[in-house]
Amino acid sequence: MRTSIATVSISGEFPEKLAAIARAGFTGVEIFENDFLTYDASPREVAAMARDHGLEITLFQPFRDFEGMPEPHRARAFERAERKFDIMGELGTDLMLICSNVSPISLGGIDRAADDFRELGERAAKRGVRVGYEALAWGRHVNDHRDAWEIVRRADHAAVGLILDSFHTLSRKIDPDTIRSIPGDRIFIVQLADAPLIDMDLLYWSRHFRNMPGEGDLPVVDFMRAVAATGYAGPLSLEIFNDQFRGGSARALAEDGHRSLVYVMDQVARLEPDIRIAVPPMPDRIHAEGIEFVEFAAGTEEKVNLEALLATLGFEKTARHRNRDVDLYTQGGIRIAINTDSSGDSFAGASYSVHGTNAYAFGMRVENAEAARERAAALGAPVFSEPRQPGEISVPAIQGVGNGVIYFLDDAPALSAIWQSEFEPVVPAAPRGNAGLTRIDHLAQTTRYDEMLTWLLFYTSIFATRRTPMVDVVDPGGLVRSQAIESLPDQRFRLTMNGADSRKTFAGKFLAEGFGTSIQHIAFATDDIFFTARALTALGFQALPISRNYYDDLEARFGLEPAFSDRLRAAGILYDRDDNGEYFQIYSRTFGEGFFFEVVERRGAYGGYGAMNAPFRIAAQRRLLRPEGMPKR
Ligand SMILES: O=C(O)c1ccc(O)c(O)c1
Ligand SMILES: [Mg+2]
Repeated sequence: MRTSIATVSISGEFPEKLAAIARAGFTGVEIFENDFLTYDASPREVAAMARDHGLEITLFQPFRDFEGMPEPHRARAFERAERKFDIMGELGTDLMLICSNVSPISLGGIDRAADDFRELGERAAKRGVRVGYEALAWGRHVNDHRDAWEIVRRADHAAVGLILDSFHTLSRKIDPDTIRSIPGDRIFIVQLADAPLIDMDLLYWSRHFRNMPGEGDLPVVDFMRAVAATGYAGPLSLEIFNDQFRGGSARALAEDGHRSLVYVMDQVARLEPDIRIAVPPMPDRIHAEGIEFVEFAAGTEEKVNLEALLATLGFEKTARHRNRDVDLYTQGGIRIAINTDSSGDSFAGASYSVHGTNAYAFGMRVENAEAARERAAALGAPVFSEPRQPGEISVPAIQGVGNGVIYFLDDAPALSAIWQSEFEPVVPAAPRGNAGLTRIDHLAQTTRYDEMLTWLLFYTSIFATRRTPMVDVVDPGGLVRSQAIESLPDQRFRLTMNGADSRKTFAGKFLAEGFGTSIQHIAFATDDIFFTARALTALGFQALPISRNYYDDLEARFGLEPAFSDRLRAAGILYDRDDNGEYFQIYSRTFGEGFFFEVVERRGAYGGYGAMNAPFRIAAQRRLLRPEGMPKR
């Protein structure tokens, strides 16, 4: 599979871009003319730099306002093209992109444009180069790939071909299946980009909001299926204009880009088995069946506090690791591990020294743990392992958000034995009764807003999941954007990603003070929130105090019976409802630098996460954060 990316797609100076592109695994690069005009190097030097990185220059672009010009502009356009052919010779690339004319003085007419291209094809062939024609979605006369193809067809010259760009086709809602009838060898290169669905001017949308395939809402897979069906076997090139990416990390963007191409092509290859593009084989998207455990790295003093908090949530210490300083706390189907191993060579110890006490790892239940690791690795996720002692089980794992670890567990005896073989049961001194918590409903991970797309792509490309629409959560310190990832078809795995822009928000503060640790809260499920609320009180649990205003508003919003809202208020329960069911939430107070637990009950098929309640939760958490001496309530 030949992969390429336009230099405009990522941040940095020219050398940094090329290094990041090569490092991420691309085989080629599109040179965007402006990128190298503003960089002080000759085309030959740029060619040498690309060669040094092992990168083929797949395309030189863009050449604007060529076809259908009246004289004398027409003659000048040909002269300009000849000058660009000189540069191409020095760059060592044989393909130039010509985008459809946007000039108000350009004359329409399919045959006029075809005649211009035939003549240009003649000139290009003499120079040993080729030209490809791309319909810009906002082109003056040509803004549809079908018209561009008709012009290329009528130009009827071997050095003139078509360039397809998913954004231009899909932004105009042109049926991508119209591509299927184009001969694959007449398509000179394919550019891919996705974008979030926003109703705005096409040019503005294209120049500022494109993102990597799989990060947006356009049917890029359908587009690419149609391209694959033509027999096209050339490079797949990303061309992403995005304001946020221009200031992002070149390395991370290049990695996301490469992952997005591999992910798209994996889907395409499964749906179009006859394609001529060689797609790396890997297991299909992994069904995430739930969260088997969460592990904290902790210092010995904080462990005491965390243990105490877990005890008020009804957890009992039930086992201890045979070789390591790891204790296991359980309730229902939930396992929480606390790792205080501070030896220099343990990852938990290293995580503690960087982030302080934090939930640095979780275990995901899957059908085949080895397949999960294999797919993740094929998509560029870092595989994780650490030295094991004799007799310890090596659990397949990768690293994800905030360098945290994701372990994969399945039912095969080799892995499922881990809790029995590595842990020694501990008999609780005096069993105190649990709180009815059954499983982990979801994890909430916090990240910087500009990393959100990275991590959404990470999860959705490796696992069979969907993204819910993004919601804005208003924090007095700024906006936090939140989006959930849910396993298909059954939502047994749920995770919310929260993107914080500012360290003044509660989430941003957690991120800053935890030096980038990601799991900010763990939500446990109960089947009976009122039973759980009573049990928690008996266990000495202190719920996050929620303002009276909240309950008054709730009553009005949903038309609740006063007796019912009184029950909610007395127990510190938050409430939400959608068309399919109801949602009940209890929050703990915060632990450390903004970590907390949540207990939820979903009734019926409620699908959300109580986003309406988040501002009230944040306000309550902030009140508790006020420095000593300030009024707390
Ligand atoms: O926005 C543009 O002008 C532009 C230029 C070249 C392209 O390939 C493209 O897709 C858009
Ligand atoms: Mg393009």
